[in-house]
Amino acid sequence: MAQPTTSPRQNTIRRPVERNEPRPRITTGPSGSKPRQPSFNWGSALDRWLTDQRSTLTLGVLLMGLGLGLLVAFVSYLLNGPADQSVVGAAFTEPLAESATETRNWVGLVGAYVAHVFVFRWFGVGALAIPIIVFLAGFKLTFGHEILPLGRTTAALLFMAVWSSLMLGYVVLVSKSAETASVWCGGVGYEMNVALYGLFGWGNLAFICFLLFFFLVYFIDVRNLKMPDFSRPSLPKSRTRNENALQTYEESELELEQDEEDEPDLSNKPEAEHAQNNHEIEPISNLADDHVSTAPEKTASPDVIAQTTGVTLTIKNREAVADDLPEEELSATPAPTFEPDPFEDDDLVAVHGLYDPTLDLPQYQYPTNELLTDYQNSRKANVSDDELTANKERIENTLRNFGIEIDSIQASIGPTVTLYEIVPAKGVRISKIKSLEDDIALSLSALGIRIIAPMPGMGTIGIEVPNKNREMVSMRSVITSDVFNNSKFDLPVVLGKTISNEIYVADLAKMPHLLMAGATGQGKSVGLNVLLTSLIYKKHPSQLKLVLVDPKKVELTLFNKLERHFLAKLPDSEEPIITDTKKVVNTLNSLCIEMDNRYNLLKDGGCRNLKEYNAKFVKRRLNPEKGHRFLPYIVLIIDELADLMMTAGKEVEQPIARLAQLARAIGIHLVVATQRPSVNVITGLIKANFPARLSFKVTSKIDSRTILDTGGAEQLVGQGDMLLSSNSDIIRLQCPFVDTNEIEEICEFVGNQRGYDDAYVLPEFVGDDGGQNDDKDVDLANRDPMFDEAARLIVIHQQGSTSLIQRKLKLGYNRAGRLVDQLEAAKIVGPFEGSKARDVLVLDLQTLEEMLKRLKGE
Ligand SMILES: Nc1ncnc2c1ncn2[C@@H]1O[C@H](COP(=O)(O)OP(=O)(O)OP(=O)(O)O)[C@@H](O)[C@H]1O
Repeated sequence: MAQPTTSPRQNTIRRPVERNEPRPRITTGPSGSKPRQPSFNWGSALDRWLTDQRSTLTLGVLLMGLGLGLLVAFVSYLLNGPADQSVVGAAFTEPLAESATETRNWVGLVGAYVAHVFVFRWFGVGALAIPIIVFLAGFKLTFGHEILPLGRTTAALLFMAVWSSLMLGYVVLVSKSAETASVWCGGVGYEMNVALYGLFGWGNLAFICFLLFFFLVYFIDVRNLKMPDFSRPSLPKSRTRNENALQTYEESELELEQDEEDEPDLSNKPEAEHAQNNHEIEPISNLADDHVSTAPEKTASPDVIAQTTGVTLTIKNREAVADDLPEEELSATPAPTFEPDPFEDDDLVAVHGLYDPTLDLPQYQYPTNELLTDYQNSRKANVSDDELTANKERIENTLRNFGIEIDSIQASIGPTVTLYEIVPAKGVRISKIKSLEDDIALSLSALGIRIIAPMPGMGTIGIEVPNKNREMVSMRSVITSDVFNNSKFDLPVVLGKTISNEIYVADLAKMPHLLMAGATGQGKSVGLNVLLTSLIYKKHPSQLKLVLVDPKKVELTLFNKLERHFLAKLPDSEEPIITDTKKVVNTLNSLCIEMDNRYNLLKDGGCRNLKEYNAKFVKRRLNPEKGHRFLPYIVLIIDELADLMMTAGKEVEQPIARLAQLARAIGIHLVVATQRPSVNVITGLIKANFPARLSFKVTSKIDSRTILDTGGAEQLVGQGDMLLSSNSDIIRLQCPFVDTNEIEEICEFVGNQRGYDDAYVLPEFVGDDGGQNDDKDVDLANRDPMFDEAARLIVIHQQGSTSLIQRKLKLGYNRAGRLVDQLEAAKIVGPFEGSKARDVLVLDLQTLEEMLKRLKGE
């Protein structure tokens, strides 16, 4: 593909590396573990039907009813056996109505017939196992949890059905009571004993007993039975209700794991494997990895699972981990304890296996690739050789006109722009080329020329020229890519394609927060949707919660459907997507409380960050009774910061800055977008705490400097063309495109599945006005005794602030707040206005004294 040139200076134009051009269309599941079917199939339709909450409820209730019906029929048959046997026998020769009236079975002729098959022909009394299994399965489908571990109970009951049939068959045979008692052992047990008796005689009994022994050895797994070890404290004998609940909870998890192994799973396999993969525990040293890389990542080391190794690693890497507890928290962090906690018992993992949070919603299916539109053939970057040569010559000529000689040019065609890399002749100053940026752009008569002088890490200068026909990077093409599928990042987000057509995946967890800017219509909303889609495709609802703030009230509404899967909200709020400024302030403060709570949990657990903490919880080394729980990542998305900063200023700025400063270690990550990257929106405080920044096209160089600390974003060409600044590197990327109807389909797919009962509830926060101002019912007849003094204070200072009252009158916050409410009701101060102090409506003391007299009725 190399383009030979005739230039005496051996200028060459080279075609881009083709490795990422149209990939073989093998679509893979989110985990990349198994190939997916490329188009609609009945299997997935059935899967979808089975995971629909309505279907599972219907099926569950049906199975429970069937189980009870069978149980009644079997018991009835065992009691009325001989009478019904003849009825069943005659049912095929005599009129049905007649047989039906004669049957003694409590579930009629059908009950008698089914019971006849299961009880008489097959397992005898052991057949009772069948209705119990059916009932348990129905219960699990209906209520989403188990009264008894389903997989193990099924295995045990089926074994007992066969074994009891054999054992009773033996007794019936040797006691020669087949005439009267064969209903108790069923046909299977009796016939097998007849066959075996001829071979082994009395040895039959030994064989049957050995079967039981064999089953118990494997079923109980005798390797886990240890002699009591008196050197370590054991769990207290009498268990509290909580402990019982905990035990049941763990058993049910263990059982669900068994289910996946034992039974054909309703959820499709790739996703199930995916869930498992998420629990591979990466060596802690991985935490210090660069947050952006498309290089193959390290895989989990099984060694880390070992409890002792885990502790060693934790300590060894104490200094190495960058995203840890801040210093002041650190000093308060107790060193990991080595005293055995009763809960820290190896046996818990040996017996119950690792804790798997995805079993909260075991049948959850990750969204499929088919939900995304296949734009494969629509738009491809198409840069002709003529265009390349023409641009190259123009660059050369322009530079020559300004007295700059070059040694060589190479071109790489990206999805949106082509990068011409220039090696200048010896002695040419780079700043000279940079200063000619506008002139070169003019001569190439294209918008969006960006000059990178020098190219980082190379002795060349880059000139990016937009392609006449640009490529649209579809969401589907990046979601199905190996880079994304095989990514082991904690919060992988696929941000687009680089200039060399490589798919760029970043780890939001390591960014650890992202500031996004872009003038209206340049692709910001699409960018946010891409980010959310990436996370939803990779994360199970138990591992990720989203807090969505949308002051514009339109952009994120589609995600409403994810309420019971991925969204988090304040306890009292109805809408999971936050649009009201006052609620935003409360939510941000609530997240600060969640952050503090999480720090406390981490300290208590002797862990330095969320990953360590969750790894420890997964290994069942943190006691849920002490408040420990699996902590999902929380991603806060704010769609328009400008609106919030205008209405609530500091009240929004401070919690955002606090979260951005401290929340990285405890798994809360912020993505904040704005149309107006001006300094009063992206303040120094916010900017300082957002090391990763992304800019779509902005309207001026000043805006570009505000967001990226350098120009360039004003030169972008729109439609998802963007610059990402992280670790002081700037990369140009083409954002993938995802349409609203694709988002709608994804949200519908997820939303229609069984979810949690409600959104993830954030801690309660009662703020400055605690939302009370809206509907407060202030009774001025019952004024606070300090009312007059507070009113005078406010009027003297002409400042309607709660903290003034608190300070000067030495009152608590709540009382001062109530006083301000009363002052508002008396029209002495105006209503709450975000960060601003309230207006004082009374201008002098004389007017105030008259008002106070009136209030007292004088
Ligand atoms: N990555 C992309 N690839 C192709 N086209 C895109 C891309 N992103 C955006 N566009 C086009 O640009 C249009 C505007 O994008 P978008 O709605 O994201 O802008 P915005 O910056 O959010 O605007 P606003 O701030 O007014 O909501 C889209 O409808 C789409 O046609």
